[in-house]
Amino acid sequence: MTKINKAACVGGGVIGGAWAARFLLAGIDVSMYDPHPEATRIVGEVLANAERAYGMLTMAPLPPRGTLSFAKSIEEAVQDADWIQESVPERLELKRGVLTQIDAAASPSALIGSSTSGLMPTDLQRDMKHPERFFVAHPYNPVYLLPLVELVGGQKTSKETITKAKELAATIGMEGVVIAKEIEAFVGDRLLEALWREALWLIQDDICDTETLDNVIRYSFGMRWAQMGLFETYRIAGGEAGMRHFLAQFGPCLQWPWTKFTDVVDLDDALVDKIGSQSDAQSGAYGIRELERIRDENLVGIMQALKGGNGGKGWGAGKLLADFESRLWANAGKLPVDTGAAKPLRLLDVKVNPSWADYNGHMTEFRYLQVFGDTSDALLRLIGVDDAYVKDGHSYYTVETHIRHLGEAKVNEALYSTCQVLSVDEKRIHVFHTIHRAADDETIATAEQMLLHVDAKAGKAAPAPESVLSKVKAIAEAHATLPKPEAAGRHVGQKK
Ligand SMILES: NC(=O)C1=CN([C@@H]2O[C@H](COP(=O)(O)OP(=O)(O)OC[C@H]3O[C@@H](n4cnc5c(N)ncnc54)[C@H](O)[C@@H]3O)[C@@H](O)[C@H]2O)C=CC1
Ligand SMILES: C[N+](C)(C)CC(=O)CC(=O)[O-]
Repeated sequence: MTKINKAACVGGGVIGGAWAARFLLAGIDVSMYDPHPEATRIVGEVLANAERAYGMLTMAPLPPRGTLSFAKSIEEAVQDADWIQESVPERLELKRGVLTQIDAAASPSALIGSSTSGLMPTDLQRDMKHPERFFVAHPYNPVYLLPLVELVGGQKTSKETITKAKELAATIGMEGVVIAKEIEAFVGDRLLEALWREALWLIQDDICDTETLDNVIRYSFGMRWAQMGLFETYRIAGGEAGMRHFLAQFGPCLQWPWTKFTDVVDLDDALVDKIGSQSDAQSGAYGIRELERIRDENLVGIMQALKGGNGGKGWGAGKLLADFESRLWANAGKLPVDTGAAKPLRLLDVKVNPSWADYNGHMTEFRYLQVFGDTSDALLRLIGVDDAYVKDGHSYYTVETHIRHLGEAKVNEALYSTCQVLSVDEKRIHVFHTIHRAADDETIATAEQMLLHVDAKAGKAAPAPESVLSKVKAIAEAHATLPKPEAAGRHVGQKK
């Protein structure tokens, strides 16, 4: 099994719903079982937010969305599933019961993961007949965006199961980090628990309120952690002498009373009320789904920024995003466009990402060029200039662009772009692109571009091979019957 063909989600709350969204958006059919009377609505809302987030996250071609079905029982849900993800409430006896049912009904080759945040896999797999295929697959909220899944085997888990889980996680854009030994709460929640305990004390002792505490995190080390974690960050904090100096300088502080987290705060009614009220004052103006959307926009922005990190090679979660996109491009089927039709080719569908807006509140100008550039890339892939072609040392470079801005593109608006091939010769392709607003087909912008075929190694123009030329010439011939766009050949300042 090199990919997941069908997934089953048992439990469809915050985590199960978001697992389902990740599978579905990776093109995998999902069968869901959750006895909650409103499971369909809840999962539907999570999926809607996930689709919105993916619309902003990537322009790589996502596969057609998988089909979501709701089963009437665990047995029905897990039929034929090759990855089954349990995400029921965090209670050992409940999870054991559910896992026993899954175990009895699942296909022998299915992998069975649990989303547990802290229960030991050995305890969870105790009553299973085939415990070797069971493991903890601990994700982070929102599962559809955050790419980490901690993979933890119990005493009876086979090595092959963990290896397979890691391989399959990569196919849905996740990094499966294998935890060497099982402990309660694994690695991530150990760290979060320490911070959480300390935070509760700081509120209990009136050192700060919830908003101040969150500001301390998000304006400082939260941003550092998102891109370098703890050790790499502290290595830099040690100056030129690095980690050893950092340890020498700040090691002694560990003996000072800088922490209270070994004591457990008493979450009595007064403290719950205090935290609840402060949290309402801080965030109560937003609904949960609204907060989710804000969180998702921010995460998407961070991941996209990290994709450009390390001189464009990608860094951390941004590198994973770049790898995931490479897979999507590699697996992309041919665009469903009729290249022989006498009409401009519809090559790209996008949504205006909130981070694309300028101070006027609409899509900023360089994003138009990005959309036009991506439209040209889509044309190139259509004629065989794909990843392999470029790696082989040849490509088309854009040598001239003229953009006209004719309408506003507002945040979250759906757009699509079309391409009319004006002319072709052995080295050049002359194109006329148009961005339309999807809601009413209104023209938002046009771009005329000249693309030049190059021998990238030699660094100079070179004739394209017949395999490419024949395809683009066929498009150009079909487009020759179209009227030449009125704006083709215009220059800046020219009267209409
Ligand atoms: N919420 C979070 O931030 C995270 C939670 N987790 C873990 O994910 C698991 C689920 O947590 P949440 O989604 O937050 O809880 P939740 O309460 O949002 O969802 C649990 C769902 O399980 C359903 N359920 C209850 N009994 C069931 C049964 N017998 N069969 C099928 N479904 C059943 C409920 O109706 C509910 O929809 C827990 O193990 C939790 O520790 C993991 C990472 C993060
Ligand atoms: C609060 N929590 C322990 C359920 C959190 C997690 O398990 C991971 C996360 O998303 O923070």
